[in-house]
Amino acid sequence: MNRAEKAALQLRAVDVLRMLKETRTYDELAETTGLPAGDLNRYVNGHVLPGTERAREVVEDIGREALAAELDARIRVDDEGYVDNSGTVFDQSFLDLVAPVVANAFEFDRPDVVLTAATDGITLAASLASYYGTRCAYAKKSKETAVEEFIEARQRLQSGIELTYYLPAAAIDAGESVLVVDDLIRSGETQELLLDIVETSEAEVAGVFALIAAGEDGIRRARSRTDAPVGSLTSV
Ligand SMILES: O=P(O)(O)OC[C@H]1O[C@H](OP(=O)(O)OP(=O)(O)O)[C@H](O)[C@@H]1O
Ligand SMILES: Nc1ncnc2[nH]cnc12
Repeated sequence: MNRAEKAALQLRAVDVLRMLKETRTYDELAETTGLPAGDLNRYVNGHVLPGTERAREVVEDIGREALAAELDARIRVDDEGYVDNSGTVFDQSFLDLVAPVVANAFEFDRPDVVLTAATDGITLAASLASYYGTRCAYAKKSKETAVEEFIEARQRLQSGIELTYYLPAAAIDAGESVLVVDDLIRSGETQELLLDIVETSEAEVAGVFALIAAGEDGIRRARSRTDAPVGSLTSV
């Protein structure tokens, strides 16, 4: 890790601690993190930065657990098992905190492009692309005007309806590494279409990530398509 990466990790750890501190006293934060309350006070107030190892622990372990709990608190599941995740996907600041935690916890190779499906995956993809300093691309259910060439992925869904996603062909180059993300994965059909797009582009899959897995089917399906890491922050 070079000096800039070390500093970035330390600052990310402070962001996570500040988020946790919003709803906790220092004693409670000490209990959540296992770190001394006096140290936490100095980190949160910006007087001292946590050391690299401590920062890593905060971001990868404590951060992942805390953000998963925060995500659970923000989603609502209706009587039929459908998820209302607008409390999450409309909150770019929350997603900006999620991105580094996810990137560090899941060990994805650093992608060239973060790819999602319009609409609800876009804000998460934007946060992850911003974290990695890479491009963000989203496939849409309709063709964007004035674009000449598209990559198309079509599938007949379990419901019998045919679904087609279109991505401007220039969005991904052959040989690039693509992280496929979405807010939610249930059947895995949407992720599969995105993986088809990556394949058609002759690009590589860096990983598959969803904030929420509704059941196991989608994650299993994505795993059957790639050896890259596949995961979600929480499941319902
Ligand atoms: O794993 P699956 O069964 O494919 O379901 C997951 C997909 O469903 C939702 O999108 P939706 O099609 O509702 O479009 P939206 O993002 O525009 O709401 C969600 O944002 C995922 O993209
Ligand atoms: N909001 C949602 N909850 C559960 N499954 C879904 N499949 C597509 N959208 C969904």
